[in-house]
Amino acid sequence: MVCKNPIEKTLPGTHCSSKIVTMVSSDKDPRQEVLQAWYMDDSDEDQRLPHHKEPKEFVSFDQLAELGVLSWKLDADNYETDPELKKIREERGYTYMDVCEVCPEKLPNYEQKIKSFFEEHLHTDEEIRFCAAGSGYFDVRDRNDAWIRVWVKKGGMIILPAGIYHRFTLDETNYIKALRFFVGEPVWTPHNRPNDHLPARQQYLQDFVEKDVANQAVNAAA
Ligand SMILES: CSCCC(=O)/C(O)=C/O
Ligand SMILES: [Fe+2]
Ligand code: NI
Repeated sequence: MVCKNPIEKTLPGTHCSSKIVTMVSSDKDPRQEVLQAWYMDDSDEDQRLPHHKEPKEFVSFDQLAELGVLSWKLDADNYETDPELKKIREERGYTYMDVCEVCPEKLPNYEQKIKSFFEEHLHTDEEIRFCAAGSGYFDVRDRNDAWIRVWVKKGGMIILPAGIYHRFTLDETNYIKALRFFVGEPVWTPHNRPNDHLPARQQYLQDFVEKDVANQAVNAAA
């Protein structure tokens, strides 16, 4: 835990020279402002509603990372010049970028696209999205096949690993402007579930599901 900002407090009933110094922890992850994740309820009400469980069950960034889901908070107002985004692109080899606005006026075949985004699917490559405006929900399956809803708002960047089952929906604001990145020529093809025979799915299971099961077995034996 990183503790910063020591705050001086004067003890009540003492002379002002008697002070205690309290270390106030300021380790709030900046991503919390633009990304939140929680387990979903089972209701088939409007997909654009939050669908929290009762009581709410939030999911941490570490839990997401264990599923291969990576995230950042970046500068949405200056993304063309943002050094952090530049670094991520260089390190991960994202040579392609375009803008995808999801709303009836901007997205051709809007109704059909909205429907297909919400079909459970996987891709054979990473799905990399940076929310430059608006917001939306990326739902991902955990290891037990439960849905985790990841709310991505302006400034939030998310990477879903190749082979993870997921889906996307707008939220109640009905608008997102997402930057899409890719290594080389983009392939957006969704492979709807079930598609477990695909090498990308097998690799995902090896990297993020089987490894975790193996680690748990080692920990249990220790
Ligand atoms: C906000 S980008 C549109 C959703 C999308 O591209 C996708 O692949 C969802 O899984
Ligand atoms: Fe997708
Ligand atoms: Ni997808």
